[in-house]
Amino acid sequence: MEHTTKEETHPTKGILQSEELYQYILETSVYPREPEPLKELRGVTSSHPWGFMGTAPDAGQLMAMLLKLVKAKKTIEVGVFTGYSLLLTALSIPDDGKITAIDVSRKSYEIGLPIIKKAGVEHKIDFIESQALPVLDKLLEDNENEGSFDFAFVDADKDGYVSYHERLIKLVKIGGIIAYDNTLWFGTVAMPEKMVLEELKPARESTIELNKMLAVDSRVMISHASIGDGITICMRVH
Ligand SMILES: C[S@@+](CC[C@H](N)C(=O)[O-])C[C@H]1O[C@@H](n2cnc3c(N)ncnc32)[C@H](O)[C@@H]1O
Repeated sequence: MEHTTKEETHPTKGILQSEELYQYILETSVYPREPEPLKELRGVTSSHPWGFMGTAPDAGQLMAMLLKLVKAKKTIEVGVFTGYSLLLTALSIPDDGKITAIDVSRKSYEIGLPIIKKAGVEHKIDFIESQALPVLDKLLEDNENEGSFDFAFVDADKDGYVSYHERLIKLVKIGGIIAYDNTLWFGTVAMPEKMVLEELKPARESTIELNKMLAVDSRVMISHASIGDGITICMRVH
């Protein structure tokens, strides 16, 4: 038998080998199952100048699965924008579930709000227009909130993630999930600094710092998933 090396017989690992493969995932597994209100919200967001900031629909599908797996009822969202991940969360939790959703600006949320209202899930959302850190600190002032949240999704200012983690680890219950978006930061975390666009450098530094910190944080189990722009899923273990 002809000898072949492992490299010759095994294709490179990793999901995103090509743009065509990504489109294949979206068209085969994601779009056909994407709820109508989310499709509509994605459509409205696509004409926004910052439309690329919306959570990727394939990452959203994973998030919806996680929300169901932990039977999430009480959640936190940091970084709402037009509300794709927020609406997805609202559609995934029970009717008496609650989302504390924080964003420094309400302007983009107003774009998605009519779709959220039409979907009949606005009553699950407590939108707070603020910097995230003081809100998380305020939540911690109430002892009842400690260890009471099932799920948190963080998709905001990258230089805030390390501080958010210290708060969220106390707010989320043992067995609960904290998911951080953009933990590959356009792939720049693995690029030599000199190749990185100037505008991406500050968040690249923060993301590298976060990734190193999470890698050694024994309070959580992690999975650094190469989906969307990278999502690090943390489960609090103690
Ligand atoms: C990438 S977008 C969020 C996208 C959203 N998850 C979605 O699915 O469309 C980031 C959002 O974080 C918000 N943001 C930035 N810094 C923040 C801060 N310090 N506190 C709260 N929100 C912040 C921005 O206003 C922006 O709407």
